[in-house]
Amino acid sequence: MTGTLILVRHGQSEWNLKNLFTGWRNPNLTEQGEGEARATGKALKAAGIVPDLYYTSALRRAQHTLDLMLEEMDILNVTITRNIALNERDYGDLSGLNKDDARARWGEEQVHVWRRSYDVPPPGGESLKDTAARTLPYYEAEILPRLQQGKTVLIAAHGNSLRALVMAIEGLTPEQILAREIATGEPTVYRIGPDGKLVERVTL
Ligand SMILES: O=C(O)[C@@H](CO)OP(=O)(O)O
Repeated sequence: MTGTLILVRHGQSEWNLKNLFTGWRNPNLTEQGEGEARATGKALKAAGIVPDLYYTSALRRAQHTLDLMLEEMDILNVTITRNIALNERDYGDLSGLNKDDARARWGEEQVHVWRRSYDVPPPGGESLKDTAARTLPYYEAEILPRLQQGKTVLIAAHGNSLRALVMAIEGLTPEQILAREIATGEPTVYRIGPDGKLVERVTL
């Protein structure tokens, strides 16, 4: 029996729209972002997916995304596990800065390195490697055993915490994962075998 894992990036946030580094800050979803979350909920419902377990981060935009999805899926009686391990990469001193202003100040290349290198952290913040170092142990301890038992698990989280998971699940190199952009509201669905390994990626 295979387990099913659904990864969803939160819908567009106010700071995605304003092009600001967000990290652990707490902007709300935009109207578009709420629509994306609802559309994802509808798509899961249409695909007949009813998760057994629900996980999200300790940040508002991911929690709100999950709430809106549940509303569309007509799922009312659930326990939601919220954990800081699933939070976005902490952007440190860049948090709240406009990405174009940062490029003007530090140069295109340096900002790209902070955003999309594997192990160079932005000042005061986390690299993707640092993010993976908290996200993966949590996944392996709390979520993977449930998938191995054949459960269906929904995770609503963030661009970079999901990158860390996708990298491990698909066995990608740092170069490959950094080239992968996960769109807001986009679901990624995997079947995971009893041995914890990826069986297939499913398109809804
Ligand atoms: O600002 C952020 O927290 C993230 C996700 O929106 O940005 P980036 O894509 O630059 O890693």
